[in-house]
Amino acid sequence: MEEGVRPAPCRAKGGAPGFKVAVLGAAGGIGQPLSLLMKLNPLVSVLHLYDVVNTPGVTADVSHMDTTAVVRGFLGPNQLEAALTGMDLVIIPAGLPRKPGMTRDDLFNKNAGIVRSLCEGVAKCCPNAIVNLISNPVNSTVPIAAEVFKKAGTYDPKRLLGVTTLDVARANTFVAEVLGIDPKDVNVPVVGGHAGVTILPLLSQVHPPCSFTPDEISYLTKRIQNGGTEVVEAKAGAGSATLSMAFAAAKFGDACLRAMRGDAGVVECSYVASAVTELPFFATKVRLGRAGAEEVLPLGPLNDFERAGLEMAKKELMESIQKGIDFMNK
Ligand SMILES: NC(=O)C1=CN([C@@H]2O[C@H](COP(=O)(O)OP(=O)(O)OC[C@H]3O[C@@H](n4cnc5c(N)ncnc54)[C@H](O)[C@@H]3O)[C@@H](O)[C@H]2O)C=CC1
Ligand SMILES: O=C([O-])CC(=O)C(=O)O
Repeated sequence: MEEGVRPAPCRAKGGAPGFKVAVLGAAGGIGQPLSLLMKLNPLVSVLHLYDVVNTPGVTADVSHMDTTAVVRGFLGPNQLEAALTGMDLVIIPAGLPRKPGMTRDDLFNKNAGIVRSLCEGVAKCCPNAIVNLISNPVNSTVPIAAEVFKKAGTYDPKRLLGVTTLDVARANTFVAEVLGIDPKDVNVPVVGGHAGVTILPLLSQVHPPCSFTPDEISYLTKRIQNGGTEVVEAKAGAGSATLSMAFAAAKFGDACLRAMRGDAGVVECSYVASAVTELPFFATKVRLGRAGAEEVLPLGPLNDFERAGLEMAKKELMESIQKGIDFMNK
């Protein structure tokens, strides 16, 4: 018979310097590879993995990687508070993914309640943590989280960030393919929100500066806006983007940690409380600092095509934001 795991007779080790990070939804399609990537991050000293299923297995597995972060697992609502206490950064990919034929908004009824209860835990146990919210529909879940924090008296708009990094990753990939260059050399700002027409790539502001034909603009805009649906359809019922999303979330989480450490010039697109438009939440480039989204950067000059796209995006976004706020105030 195999021997069970006994506590190691280990010598006390001083706490490694670094940040304490929790992943909520750590056993999921995004959560597992994201946990692996955060365990690889040298800025992480403690990694808490929380889910309502399967965290013991994921934790045992990830904890055998010989990198610095100490990994601990937490299972079910009774362990949520322990999972969150003392955390500096909380990354939330908990919730249902889409199946073919669904919109992100179709996830609202299931995921709104999940995000609310997890954010209530954050407000109680680590009110100063920076939150990276991935659960869809992001256009509504970020307003829900803001309302939870307002009710708890802990709301700081700088610390609540909706993760739209995958839109930027896709935009960089597809633009690089058209231009025939390496995606790592491309930076496409993607603004608005994270669903359909609210995903607005600013192809007039691509770095390095370049121009596109009308056909290229039409192809790229549609492909970037439909990137999530492209994966949902290819997976044919087995879920939505998980690996590219884990990569994007790890990249965004790393940017937050570098900024929290004090690095200057960390700029990423994110869906945050914003005065850039008349809407209360909007994704643009933000400058990250020790306190989170320290500066929300302006849209920059838009061309006629982008201005028309912005109007469409704002109309849909307003409804999604209001739906989130109403959910918390019914
Ligand atoms: N922001 C973005 O760009 C993207 C967002 N997403 C969204 O991320 C979410 C997760 O996607 P997947 O990982 O593929 O789904 P999944 O179903 O594979 O994993 C979700 C995990 O959340 C857990 N969970 C459910 N309720 C929970 C609760 N109350 N507390 C903690 N954990 C809970 C489940 O047990 C599961 O392990 C979905 O809502 C999806 O739409 C997905 C891709 C991109
Ligand atoms: O499309 C989905 O449902 C998941 C998602 O948000 C994305 O891949 O961008």
